[in-house]
Amino acid sequence: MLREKTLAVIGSGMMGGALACGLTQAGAMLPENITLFDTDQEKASQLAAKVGAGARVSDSVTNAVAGVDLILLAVKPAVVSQVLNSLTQTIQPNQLVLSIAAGIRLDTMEMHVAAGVPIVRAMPNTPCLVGEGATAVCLGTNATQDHLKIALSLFSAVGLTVEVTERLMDAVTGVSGSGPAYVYLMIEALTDGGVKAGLTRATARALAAQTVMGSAKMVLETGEHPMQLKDNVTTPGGTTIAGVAALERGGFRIAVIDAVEAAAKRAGELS
Ligand SMILES: NC(=O)C1=CN([C@@H]2O[C@H](COP(=O)(O)OP(=O)(O)OC[C@H]3O[C@@H](n4cnc5c(N)ncnc54)[C@H](O)[C@@H]3O)[C@@H](O)[C@H]2O)C=CC1
Ligand SMILES: O=C(O)[C@@H]1CCC=N1
Repeated sequence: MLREKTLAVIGSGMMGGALACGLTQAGAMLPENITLFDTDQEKASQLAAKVGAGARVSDSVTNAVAGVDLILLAVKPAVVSQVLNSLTQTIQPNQLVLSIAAGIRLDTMEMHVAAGVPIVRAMPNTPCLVGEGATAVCLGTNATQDHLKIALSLFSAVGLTVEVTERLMDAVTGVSGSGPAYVYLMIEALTDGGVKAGLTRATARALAAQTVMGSAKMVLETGEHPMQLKDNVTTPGGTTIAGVAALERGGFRIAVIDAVEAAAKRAGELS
């Protein structure tokens, strides 16, 4: 279904790039069905080369969007309204707008498009680039179950996808939208710990990243509670409980909870 669709990606930055490349790498979309636009044309051209042979670069946002099936807004939240305003006459109700902008509400976006234009708001994350993204979607006033199916098939091609009510989108942003950054801090810190204990940086980084991936897979595939999985690692009087106690002393869990809360709050402020 998705392979026949045409897509305009507005914004060729981190996330527009992760999605466009992730979708073609997964074989979910054809490069020749993807048109890229960025105010920085050089960036769009560089991305087109990564997306694959046949990916197009447009010289204007209007040309990029005219007549395509799907329009992905991957610009910073502060310019979403301005971009939609410039496209009010162009975007038609038979097209679907997908916005990934943090904090920008559906009702705000609906004010800038013509009557009847369907919008889906989504919060993906950068691991979409490698097919392991986590995305939440919610539907605007004019979006139907068919639009939901399209949005789910698009984001599911590059990872896990859930539907939530819009009031939970800021919470999603705090957990999975921003979450990769927290995990990278964890991987970097694990690596530094390994280096401090005598490993080469390359070996420590590989072990740290694989440990994070394997642990996440255990949570997703065994269905066991994370605390049970933690208990399975901690031998009485052993090494792990010594490490866990050090993390607790450092306020690890509350630091992560605070990070999610701060990011969710910031997402709310962006609207
Ligand atoms: N980076 C991330 O992990 C995630 C970002 N998002 C959302 O994705 C959106 C994009 O974020 P990033 O890719 O990180 O930003 P970015 O700064 O890497 O990319 C934004 C791109 O938009 C271009 N741009 C600026 N004004 C434009 C205009 N008027 N028309 C077309 N292109 C224009 C810029 O040149 C830039 O290449 C944001 O709204 C953000 O909230 C959502 C989930 C995760
Ligand atoms: O930091 C940001 O604002 C964006 C939204 C979610 C991840 N990155």
